[in-house]
Amino acid sequence: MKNSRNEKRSQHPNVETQASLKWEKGYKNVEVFSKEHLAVSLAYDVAQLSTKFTKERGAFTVALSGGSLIKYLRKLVDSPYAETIDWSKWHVFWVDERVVPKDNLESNYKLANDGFLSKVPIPPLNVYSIDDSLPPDGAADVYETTLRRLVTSNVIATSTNGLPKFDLMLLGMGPDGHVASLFPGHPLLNEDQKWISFLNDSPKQPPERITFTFPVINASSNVAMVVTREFTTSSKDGRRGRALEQNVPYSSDLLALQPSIQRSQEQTPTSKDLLALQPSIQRLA
Ligand SMILES: O=C1O[C@H](COP(=O)(O)O)[C@@H](O)[C@H](O)[C@H]1O
Repeated sequence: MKNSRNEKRSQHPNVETQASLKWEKGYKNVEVFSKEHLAVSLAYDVAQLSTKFTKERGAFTVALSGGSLIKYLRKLVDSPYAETIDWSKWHVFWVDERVVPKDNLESNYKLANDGFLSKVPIPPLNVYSIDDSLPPDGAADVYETTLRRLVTSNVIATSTNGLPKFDLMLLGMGPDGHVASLFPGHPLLNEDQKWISFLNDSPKQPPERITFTFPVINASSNVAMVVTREFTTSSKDGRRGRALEQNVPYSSDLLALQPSIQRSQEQTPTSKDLLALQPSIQRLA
């Protein structure tokens, strides 16, 4: 069955060519969808990337967020993608994880497993969840060691500056503007040595988490930032004026960015771009 995005595309003779060029040439784009169309479009784009990287590299490395993102992956587990994607080539990671047992309702692994991973035949050994028996610092170290091993064995590609280069990173954005577990104003925003860091003081529960750092997020080949929510900051509290003075997009600007930004290395946003998407951040860029 064709999805509505494909139906729309089929009305335009060159559109499939354009769609594949999109991933070849690299671009940075904002697309706005209804929530239903977002799931359809996201599945289409993820499937395209899966095909491209599986063909080029023999592997497809995807880093997932938790939160609302997972429900927008729902079309990927349906026909035609359930049958056409080569799931055996997928390697799945988490851009951030709450340091809780894997069966805890707060676990990003549990969320992804229940809503997505358990429904597709990705080899269990290709699913890299955290060691939930360790405290945050240990879990972060072990996760970074795992990434380093996979970079060495070329399962994960490497950027020119030696960072892991994930084929696709799927980011959400919290109500305060956080991405991964990088929260506005938190010192971890400045971490530029570690690939994976940890925090014990997340403003959002639970407090103990590990997270990819900005250099790793920015090194990835493609990022889809899936933003579908309202933000807690509002024009009533006067922050909009301050945000505009600082050239920082505010919540209403972010709403206009719904829901996906895709890009590749040729137009790589820097951490400054991502920081600019965090509405209430107080930081000298
Ligand atoms: O705590 C987290 O929140 C963000 C955003 O989640 P959402 O439910 O507001 O979309 C998520 O991206 C992150 O992975 C998660 O740990």
